[in-house]
Amino acid sequence: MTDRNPVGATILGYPRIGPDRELKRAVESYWAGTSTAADLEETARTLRVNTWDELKAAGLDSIPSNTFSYYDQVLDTAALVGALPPRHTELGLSPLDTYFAAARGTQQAPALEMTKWFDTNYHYLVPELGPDTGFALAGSKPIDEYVEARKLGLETRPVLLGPVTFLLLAKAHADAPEDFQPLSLLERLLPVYEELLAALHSAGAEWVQLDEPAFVADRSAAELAALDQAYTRLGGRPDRPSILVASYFGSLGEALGTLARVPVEGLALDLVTDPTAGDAAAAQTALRDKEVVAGVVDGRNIWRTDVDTAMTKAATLLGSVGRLGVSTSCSLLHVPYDVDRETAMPERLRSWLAFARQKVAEVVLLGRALRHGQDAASVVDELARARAAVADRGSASDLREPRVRARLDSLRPEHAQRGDYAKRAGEQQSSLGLPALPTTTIGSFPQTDELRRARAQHRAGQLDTEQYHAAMRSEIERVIRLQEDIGLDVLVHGEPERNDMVQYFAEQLRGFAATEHGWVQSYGSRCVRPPVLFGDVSRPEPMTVEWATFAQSLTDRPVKGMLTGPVTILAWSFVRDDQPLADTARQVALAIRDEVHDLESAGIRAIQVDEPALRELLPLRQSAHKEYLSWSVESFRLATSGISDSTQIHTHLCYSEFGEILPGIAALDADVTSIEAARSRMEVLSDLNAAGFARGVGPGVYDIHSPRVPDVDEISNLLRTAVAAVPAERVWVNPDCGLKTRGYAEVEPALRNLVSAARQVRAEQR
Ligand SMILES: CN1c2c(nc(N)[nH]c2=O)NC[C@@H]1CNc1ccc(C(=O)N[C@@H](CCC(=O)N[C@@H](CCC(=O)N[C@@H](CCC(=O)O)C(=O)O)C(=O)O)C(=O)O)cc1
Ligand SMILES: N[C@@H](CCS)C(=O)O
Ligand SMILES: [Zn+2]
Repeated sequence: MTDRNPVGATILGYPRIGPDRELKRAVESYWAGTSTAADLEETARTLRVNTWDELKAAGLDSIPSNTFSYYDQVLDTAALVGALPPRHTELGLSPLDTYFAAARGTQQAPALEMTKWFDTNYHYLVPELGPDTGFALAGSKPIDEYVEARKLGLETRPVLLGPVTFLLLAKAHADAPEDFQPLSLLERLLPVYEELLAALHSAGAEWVQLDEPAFVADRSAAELAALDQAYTRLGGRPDRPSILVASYFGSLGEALGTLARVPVEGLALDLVTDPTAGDAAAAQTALRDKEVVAGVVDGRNIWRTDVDTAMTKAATLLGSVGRLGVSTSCSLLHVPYDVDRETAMPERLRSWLAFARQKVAEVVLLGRALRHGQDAASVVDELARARAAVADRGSASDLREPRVRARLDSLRPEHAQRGDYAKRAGEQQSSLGLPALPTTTIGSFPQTDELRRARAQHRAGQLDTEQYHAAMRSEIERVIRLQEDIGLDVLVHGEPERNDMVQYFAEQLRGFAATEHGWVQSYGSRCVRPPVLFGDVSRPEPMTVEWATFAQSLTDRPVKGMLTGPVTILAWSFVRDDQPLADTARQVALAIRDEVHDLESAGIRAIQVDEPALRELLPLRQSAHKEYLSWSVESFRLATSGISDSTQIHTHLCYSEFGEILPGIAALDADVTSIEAARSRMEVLSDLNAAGFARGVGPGVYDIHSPRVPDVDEISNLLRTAVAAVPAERVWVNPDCGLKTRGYAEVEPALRNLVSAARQVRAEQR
């Protein structure tokens, strides 16, 4: 196996949703039946071609392909290796519709489970495998996209999810024996990868990138042996492209030795997340005849790269590895397209930032500087500009607010503690007077086109603030009346005024800046615009009190105040990197604490502080868990303490496997925790019990990611499972998550069924 060109300056992946979310619009229009598959394919093709053109013009040495996806790259892989569940493949649909059925579910066939992609805010679909799963090459997407680019005169490097990470991300399907491990299918899967590599080779591909990010987390000896086995076998084939194994989101630890030894030609390392990763690689003698691609430009944050630090990190590998390439630390999927479009942002702040397009330019610059020297005419001016921007940010004095700092310094442990739970529970029951198995929702009701349009018109000045507020009040009233009619016990105002549960708060907090075009894919066609947390955080004035008190004024039933917690605000923002995350978390916590206090003073008796990202920020390595859980739990408690025992604090968690943070969830000390559970069949309840959790819990009884309406029996059966695991007086009844992505046609019957099921099971408890 000989490789023809070095990888050189490259990136591990690029955004695919389109600079103006063209893919989102095309996919949603196809789903709605207002455009054809051919229209969708044409939009997709244009997006791919535009991306390749841009990357070529930027001067990368190696351009990735197969980074496009209609929905998700893990789902693409499951489809490619013929591993979609029979419940989707047997629907008799076209390949594209079968793919979307697995992603979104149908009334007959629930979707695949969706969960967090490592510690990011991207979500992938979890393949379901069992001992009966057979693999076969069932498509040609990577080959087609490689050929598509080649016809345009571009040699690209197809990117594939590696076979071992694919299996490690999969779960056992419902009928698999309890001890079934998807990794046991490796021998069956490898021939499909061999066939794929051979097909790419005969299509002309020189390099292929196989992503194995699962190995930046702690892995067992058996898993490391599987990695060895996979790449010894794939690397041993003569009819294949050169293989670049890519790792990202951390350092490889023990897997580094394995990947250095196996017969592949290149290894991509993240030198941003763990700055010592370069030294570890330099010590591997087996890397002396491989290309190491140094990920020195942060692929997940938006600050301009410190070029001197980046060059120093890359230089640690010079002389120790066969050839040196330079890259982003991970795919640029996690950052927006282009900071130059952010013309409404203060110019000085903008000059400190780099989005995907600017990061590609940084990689090209660093590649040239490493190749030709820092004084070369082709780089000297650009390096100077990069250094000046980083120095300017470092010297900006207005990022620190003395009042915020003084308040943090005055904090004592008692500021993060509430009274005894039994006393709190008694006072809350007197205040709220709820039945057993109380019903509630997670906060948002459908964000209709009308609401979004009203917000867009308000932004554009076509609707003044009073008119916009009147529209929101009328929506709140409608949602309150609907909930009363359905018979829910604890109501919500429905969050119509929120563009997003983080951005909405960031727009009102000091220390944050919003973007206009900074969309990042969160899952499928759904996107978010993470705000930029650049300076000390404080809350100039109440953010939600007006809406919550208006909603409460309409009804005698309790209305929950609805806030986003400090950890989630951090997780879903681009956060300053000039101080420890724990310090930033405390600042955000104090701002939320002020809001909790104001909601309570305004007569709101239950306040939910959502922390869906608590699991997301958990470090991938166990050794860092304790410290993370300590500051994250403390920041939640800081935000939710200092209030009366009779005020009921709720929290909400979703999108995750909670196993490793169960003790942390118990330590939050929330009175009620609503938690995603429908797709994983309530298993979380026994896990919570085992972790010593003994507070109110609302295991989600239906999956809101699917348009499917659950029937009463389905929900009541889940509730029976719940009350078997947890005393009925602690069980709450709610969906898995907020309803903002759904339509009323599904939400209303689903909630009516939820209330009927709760009443049924409530009656059985007497
Ligand atoms: C709970 N989740 C969230 C995560 N991260 C967040 N930051 N926020 C979350 O809620 N991570 C985990 C999960 C992921 N889930 C979701 C669920 C839903 C969405 C979603 O629906 N996103 C919307 C965009 C939301 C938004 O910002 N809306 C704005 C702007 C709306 C808009 O596009 N306006 C149009 C004009 C409209 C018109 O003229 O009619 C425009 O600007 O062009 C708003 O409501 O004002 C999405 O559409 O993808 C994301 C993550
Ligand atoms: N309160 C939010 C939580 C989503 S995780 C909502 O209901 O959309
Ligand atoms: Zn949620």
